[in-house]
Amino acid sequence: MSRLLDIRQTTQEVAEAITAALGIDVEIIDDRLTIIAGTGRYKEKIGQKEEEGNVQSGLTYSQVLQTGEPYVIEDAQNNADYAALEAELAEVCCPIKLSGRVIGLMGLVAFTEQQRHTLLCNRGPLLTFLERMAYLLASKVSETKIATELTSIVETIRDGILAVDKDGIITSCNMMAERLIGQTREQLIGIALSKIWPDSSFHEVLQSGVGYRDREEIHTRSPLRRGGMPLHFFTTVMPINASGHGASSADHAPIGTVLSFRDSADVRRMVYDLTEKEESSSFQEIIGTSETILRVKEQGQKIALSNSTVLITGESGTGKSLFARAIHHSGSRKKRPFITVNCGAIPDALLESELFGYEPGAFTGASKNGKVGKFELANGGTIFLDEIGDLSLHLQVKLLHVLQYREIERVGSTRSLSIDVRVIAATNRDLEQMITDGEFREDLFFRLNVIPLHLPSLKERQEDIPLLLTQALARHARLIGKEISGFDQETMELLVSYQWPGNIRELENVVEYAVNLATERLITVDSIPARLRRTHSGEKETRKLKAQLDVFEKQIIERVLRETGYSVEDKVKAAKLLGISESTLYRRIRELGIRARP
Ligand SMILES: Nc1ncnc2c1ncn2[C@@H]1O[C@H](COP(=O)(O)OP(=O)(O)OP(=O)(O)O)[C@@H](O)[C@H]1O
Repeated sequence: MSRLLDIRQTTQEVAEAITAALGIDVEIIDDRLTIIAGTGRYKEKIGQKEEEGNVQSGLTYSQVLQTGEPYVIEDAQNNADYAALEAELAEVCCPIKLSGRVIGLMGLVAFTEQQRHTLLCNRGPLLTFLERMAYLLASKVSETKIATELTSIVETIRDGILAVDKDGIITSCNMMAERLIGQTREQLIGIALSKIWPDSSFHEVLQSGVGYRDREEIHTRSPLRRGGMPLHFFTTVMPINASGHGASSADHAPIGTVLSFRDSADVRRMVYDLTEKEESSSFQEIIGTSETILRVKEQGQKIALSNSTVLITGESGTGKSLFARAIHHSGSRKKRPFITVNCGAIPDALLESELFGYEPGAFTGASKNGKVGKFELANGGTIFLDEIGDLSLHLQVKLLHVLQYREIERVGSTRSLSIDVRVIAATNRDLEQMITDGEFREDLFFRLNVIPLHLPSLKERQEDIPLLLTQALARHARLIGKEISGFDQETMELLVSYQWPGNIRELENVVEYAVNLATERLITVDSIPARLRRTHSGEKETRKLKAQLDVFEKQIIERVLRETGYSVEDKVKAAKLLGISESTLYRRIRELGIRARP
């Protein structure tokens, strides 16, 4: 779009001012030869292309647009280079330039001898006058362009922006401010900011001239709270000084302030996206086709649909974290944060502030900006409290409060913040035994155990081991870039019969180890950690000894039966001689395949 068109109104005013001063018709034309403004006989041609009205003049104007040089036609009717319209006697044309580029021109045309006289007698001062007018128009275009660009920047910014004058009255705002505050521009402009944000410190900046950045402001007293929830923003306030610079000046009080603010939930989401994001996971990734694991997966899928607290129990490495993530990512909160806190890995003294956050300067060494806790970060989503059995009794009380009242209190604060967080806790410890031993609060246990989910150990679902082994092998072989097709029979038997005290985590580690060591396409026992091989050969030895004892036992029973005979009474005697009960004798005869008759 032509730039002169943006300031059509001003252009017309300038044309009319020139005509009023000189009594000569004026046309103002943009760089596409469209008449933007005009007086006298040009007024009705506004909006038309110059070529349509005056081909010759159009061509001449085109030259001015190209060269940027003004020209004067003294005798239009007798100028060979200028085919004037019948009535044109003289013309002065001056370019309008912005940053060295011609964006249009002004043409003054004399149709009477008197007008021609005015044009030609004042040629010098007239051209200077026209150049000034052209400069004015160009400045206006430039201003309008900057203002339009600034407005669109301010409107597209993701922060709310408010400008406030020295009396604390809102003078302008952007679209985001309307959205975050929940009021329209018309409602906001003209009111005192302290009316809607009584808890803000912006007035300090008006007095001191010193701004502040990213300060957390919670407007508990704001009349615009939504559903009783305080407005919660991270706000930057900068002074506006008369010089137009934002920096403070000791000599002059600010003439106003600019506030930019962001919703705390957006800040939390951004921090989460940048730092905390966990890999997502779904129930499809949970491997296993045994009835046991299929039942637990089905249970997990149902749990995902609710918002209730879940307590996942199971031995170490059975997939408690995996299930917690799958529950979160299959539920309605999947687009919101999933925050994990390992209660066993953080010293008790730090865990409280990690979970609940702290106020600025709450304790020695605390950051002066305070800190947002994991519960706040998880707001709207899920918090996964792993190793919950390791939580100290002191923090158990605090967690119980959160679960009961759905609100948290930062360390060093007396203010409660409402939160909407789904809690999933997990432990491999026996919480009921811990309750008996006075190590875990019974009331907290009941609050956590709303939906219990127990994960089976690997030895309870031995039939899943081959599948887990094969999938882990494929993954690690791909990662390392080795071509390994499987396990040889002996190794597979060894791995399936192993007890896996560390469950799937141990299984994955063993496979990773084996893939690293393997030199053949099939994994052999040589690539299996020595402790597994030892356990296996120990089991083999045990089996050998048992077999020898069976042979020996069979020989003794057969000898005694040959001596006593095979009738019912004889077997009573034989049991007595052998020092075992009659039922044991009958069972061993059956198990060892001993002849029961002569
Ligand atoms: N059913 C499964 N299918 C595939 N991988 C699994 C399965 N269960 C667990 N895993 C994998 O085993 C490893 C251990 O799982 P996870 O950390 O979830 O166990 P955990 O019970 O939380 O352990 P801990 O009690 O020690 O914290 C992870 O790498 C996980 O991806």
